[in-house]
Amino acid sequence: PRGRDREQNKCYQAAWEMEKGIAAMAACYQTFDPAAYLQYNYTPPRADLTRKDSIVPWKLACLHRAFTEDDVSGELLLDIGSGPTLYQVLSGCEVFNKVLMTDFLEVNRQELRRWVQDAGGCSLDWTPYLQHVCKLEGRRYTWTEKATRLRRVIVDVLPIDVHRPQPMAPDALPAAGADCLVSCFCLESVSPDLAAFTRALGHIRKLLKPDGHLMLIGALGESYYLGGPGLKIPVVPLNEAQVCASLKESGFTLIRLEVYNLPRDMRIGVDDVTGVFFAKAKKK
Ligand SMILES: Nc1ncnc2c1ncn2[C@@H]1O[C@@H](CSCCNC[C@@H]2Cc3ccc([N+](=O)[O-])cc3CN2)[C@@H](O)[C@H]1O
Repeated sequence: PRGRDREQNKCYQAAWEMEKGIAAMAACYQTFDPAAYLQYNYTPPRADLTRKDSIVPWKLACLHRAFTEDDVSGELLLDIGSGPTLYQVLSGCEVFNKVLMTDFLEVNRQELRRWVQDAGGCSLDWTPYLQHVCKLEGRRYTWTEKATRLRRVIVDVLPIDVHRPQPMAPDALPAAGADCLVSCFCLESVSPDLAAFTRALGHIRKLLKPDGHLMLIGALGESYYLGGPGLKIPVVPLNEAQVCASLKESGFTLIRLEVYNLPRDMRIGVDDVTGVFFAKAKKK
């Protein structure tokens, strides 16, 4: 019996450590500053749309290509951990006629709602992003037409917690799940360790219909980032092999992995990212 108690105790200890790590991450996010975060990552040099080797144009090109391939189709695109950003759905909004944005924090959901409701007071002007994606799409319509479409197709901005086996409210999605998932820079920066990252992938996989696609962007080699002035948020550092292994282990088939290595002048002290990955994967 003692052996069994020791086993149960070890299992309990592991569960307790996991919960503690997740709670610690949630505590870090209580003072997340959307405006500062946008300033750090979504203005030049990282978002210099005139520079081919800037990070944001690379991300927008990956998303444009992935969403315009003919294996991607359906009704509902779900963005996991949207944060206060919109760039990640600028291509997808032309393929799906419903987009659901989600985030853990009300401050981020409010930031997104302000843009959707065109109520003014947004922390960042997304015009250059809209114009850039219109160019990628062959200027079939003006950026204002794209903005109008995006405001129409974003049907809601909902709470999410990727550490819960059921990350969203039960009635948030159709029974079959979303037709496609997109998630950018979220999982690795909300997970205390690699196991939690992989588990979170398994949780969001359940929100996706069978054969649906996951477009996943994330940071490589990142151990922290600034979520606001002086707010260092820990990140689980990933390499390409770990990303591929976690996708496989959590029930995805990898279709393509692309990697961007940060040039020196993109390392501006807001994090210690060495690279960015883009993965297009399919629910097995
Ligand atoms: N439990 C949770 N479930 C879901 N979402 C959650 C949860 N907890 C927090 N969140 C939510 O997830 C968060 C998403 S923002 C996370 C920032 N990721 C790291 C940052 C991003 C970035 C951007 C651009 C570039 N670059 O090179 O161009 C590099 C980097 C690397 N640094 C935040 O919205 C939070 O509110």
